[in-house]
Amino acid sequence: MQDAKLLLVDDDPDVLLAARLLLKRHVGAVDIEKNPEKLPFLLNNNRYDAIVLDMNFQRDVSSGREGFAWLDRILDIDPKARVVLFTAYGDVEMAVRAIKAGAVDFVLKPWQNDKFLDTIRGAVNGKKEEVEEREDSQKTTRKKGSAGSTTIIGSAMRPILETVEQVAPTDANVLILGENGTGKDLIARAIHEHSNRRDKPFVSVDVGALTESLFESELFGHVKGAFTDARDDRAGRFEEANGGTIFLDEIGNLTPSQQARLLTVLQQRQVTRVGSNKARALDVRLICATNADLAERVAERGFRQDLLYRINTIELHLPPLRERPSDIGLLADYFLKKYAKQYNRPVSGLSPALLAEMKQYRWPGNVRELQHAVERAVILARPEGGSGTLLEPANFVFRKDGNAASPVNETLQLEDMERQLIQQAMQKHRGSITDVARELGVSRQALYRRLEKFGL
Ligand SMILES: Nc1ncnc2c1ncn2[C@@H]1O[C@H](COP(=O)(O)OP(=O)(O)OP(=O)(O)O)[C@@H](O)[C@H]1O
Repeated sequence: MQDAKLLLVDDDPDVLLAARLLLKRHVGAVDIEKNPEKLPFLLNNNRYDAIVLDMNFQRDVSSGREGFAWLDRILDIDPKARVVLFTAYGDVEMAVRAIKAGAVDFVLKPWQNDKFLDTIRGAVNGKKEEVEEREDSQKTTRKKGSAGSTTIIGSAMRPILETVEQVAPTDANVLILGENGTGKDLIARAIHEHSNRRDKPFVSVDVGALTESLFESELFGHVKGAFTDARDDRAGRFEEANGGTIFLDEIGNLTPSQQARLLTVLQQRQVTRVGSNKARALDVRLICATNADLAERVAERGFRQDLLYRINTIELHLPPLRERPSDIGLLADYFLKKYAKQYNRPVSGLSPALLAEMKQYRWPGNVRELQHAVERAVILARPEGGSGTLLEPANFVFRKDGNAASPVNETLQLEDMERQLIQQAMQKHRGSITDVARELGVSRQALYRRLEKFGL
């Protein structure tokens, strides 16, 4: 590292001095700066191989907000800058967020000298590799990857993908059912990409999140003056999707009047903007998704049967991850490679012990939870002896707060476990039925029934 140049930014002069003392023995030049306001000037007048930036400046002691703002600023000035963050308070969550925001690594204060040096070495070497890569790529024309196409992993997904390929070219309405995080959005996009509409818009709307008053204008548009905030004519999401596909997510959450409005539009195949009386013809492929049991909702009269029949010409059921244990290893491996590359971490695989634990875990958040857990473990993994590291159970936090499922305890009966899960989620979300239902991947009605059953 003797030819490298570093910049250290921290408002604590003692930290700056101690870090400089350590680094000067190994690095060619070390600049120090107390005031982050000087960053733009320093970056415009120097070429640094790495910048070590504190996350917690005195004005805003522990939230790291100021550190994130400076990180953004540095990356605006030099998108290739290699920023290593100092994070204190043992806050690894902040470190994970920082790396997602574009830092290359982090050092926890108080630091251990050898780890600090390793981190700086990694950052500086990464910079060199990047420069070499850039020079190489100037000599050769880079091959374009199949950008934008969705990768769907898992042997249990194969029959679903076969159906996707069969139904995609037809204009049949598709209803995708599955718990949160099972891949409904991914499958909806895959249907669109395999359809003849692939060059036309794919418009995704979380209808469950639309308030009663926004629902109509968002979906069907409005004309100027239709209501107080309607300052201009605006097309709705259906019109935006014309010629292509509209994906209505969380369809199970629609109120009766929203269901009625939607049904009319689907029956007539035309929309009328709020405040207008001119109907516009629609040519839209409809895909809907929900984590609710719609048949059950129909039986309870919470969802219109005629609307269900209109949207479920083809029904796809995505199984929860715990019911496809063979996919857990495949998905974990896929995300591990993806994030190891993205964050430049020398992680080569999962240890057999970790894989066994992962297969026991219930994954209430399904693939999304697995993806985030692997991403976090990769970011936090520390190389052992420089070679590729295997992730171990110790690297893995299933749910940091421990409120959701912990790995399955075989002695627990299924019902006990269900009760425990619901109790934990209720505590975590302070009794919010919507949030708990979402986390556990059940409809609100199903959650109410279980609360009653368990006397919670
Ligand atoms: N089979 C799979 N292969 C690769 N990635 C997957 C797979 N299934 C899901 N994912 C990833 O998991 C995450 C969650 O998937 P997605 O958003 O499609 O789930 P969802 O069922 O629509 O969730 P929600 O009900 O919360 O809207 C996404 O990042 C998606 O890319």
